[in-house]
Amino acid sequence: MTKRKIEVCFSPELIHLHELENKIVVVVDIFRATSTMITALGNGVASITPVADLETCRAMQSEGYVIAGERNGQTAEGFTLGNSPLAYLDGAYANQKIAMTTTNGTLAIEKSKAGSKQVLIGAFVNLQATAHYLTSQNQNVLIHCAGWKGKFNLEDSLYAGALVSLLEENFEFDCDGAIAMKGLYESNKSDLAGFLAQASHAKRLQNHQIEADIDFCLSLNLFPIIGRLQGQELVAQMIKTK
Ligand SMILES: O=C(O)[C@H](CS(=O)(=O)O)OP(=O)(O)O
Repeated sequence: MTKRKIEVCFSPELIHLHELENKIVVVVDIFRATSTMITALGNGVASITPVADLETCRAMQSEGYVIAGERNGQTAEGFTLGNSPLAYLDGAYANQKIAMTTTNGTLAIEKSKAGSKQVLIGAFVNLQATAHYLTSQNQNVLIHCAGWKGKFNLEDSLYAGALVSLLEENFEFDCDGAIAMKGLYESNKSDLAGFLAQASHAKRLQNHQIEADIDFCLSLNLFPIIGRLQGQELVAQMIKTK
């Protein structure tokens, strides 16, 4: 297999600067949307339909979906679930179809669809499985960080660095963002939680008293699955890494 290319986009506001055609786009929103989605899929939900706005998502309840809605870190009024990965543990929503809208993550997914070969969601909780899958595919990769309301954030960018670090043997990167984040990740990987405690998003979530979510979202390799978009739904695919 020839060496493929990997690059990083730091915000949905910058995605128009990147070519999506024929690439696998990995959307990452560590706090918390993609961490929550992988946890839900890893705990047996049938599918997750990401939805950009609250009203569309709310209306899907009458079609049999469990609706998850979050804005500014809080569960949206009238929604069954917010954006916590912990809500899905122990198969609490196994075999159910979820419709989900969040502040940053679901928008980044929406913006990754046009023209791309495939859209995956990534998180630290399935880092190894995603790296393994991407290594097996003969495709260029774009890591799309959801950021925060259009701005750069530390946790998604650090995940990008972690993924680049795992893929560097088989991928080449002439992208300054990928080089920078690989370096930042490798300097801080021994204490990711300590490093990310200073992240603005972690501080915002601490104000909502959801420290347990932050710790969970920084756990490594809990689920041997990838999350991939199939039509309008995110579904799980098991990955054998050995
Ligand atoms: O629920 C979250 O963690 C965030 C909320 S906010 O960005 O801190 O307002 O949403 P997400 O879409 O997961 O970034």
